[in-house]
Amino acid sequence: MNDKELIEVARKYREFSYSPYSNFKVGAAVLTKKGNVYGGCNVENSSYPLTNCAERTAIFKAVSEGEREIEAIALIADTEGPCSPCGACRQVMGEFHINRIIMANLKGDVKVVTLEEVLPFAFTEKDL
Ligand SMILES: O=c1ccn([C@H]2C[C@H](O)[C@@H](CO)O2)c(=O)[nH]1
Ligand SMILES: [Zn+2]
Repeated sequence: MNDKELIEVARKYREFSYSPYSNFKVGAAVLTKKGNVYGGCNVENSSYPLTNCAERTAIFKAVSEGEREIEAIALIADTEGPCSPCGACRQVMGEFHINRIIMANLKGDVKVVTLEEVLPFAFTEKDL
């Protein structure tokens, strides 16, 4: 699956967004090294900090299906520029060594970055 197709999966999952508090819908999709794809959306809660971002939903879906090796993650939202992942999601991406992050918006802007670029000096298992 190429980047454009992965973005389209993320776009589809964005529609499942449960975001009655922020009204900010986000979709994500991960591509595993086995070639499987898992989509996710943000899931909010009346206790706001319990909210799970779209990226972590997609990553946790993959991992809970036995996947460990993730090739890439795409995320999409209705943002001015390509949607950037939050710090918590960057840390979780680091845990599973996801190096290719495909940021997109509804208008079709796309920016591909590495984890190293968005999370320099990461705290990892090597620090323990
Ligand atoms: O990269 C991001 C940024 C924000 N959100 C969600 C969290 C919350 O539900 C809403 C507003 O922050 O968007 C994501 O899912 N991913
Ligand atoms: Zn996040």
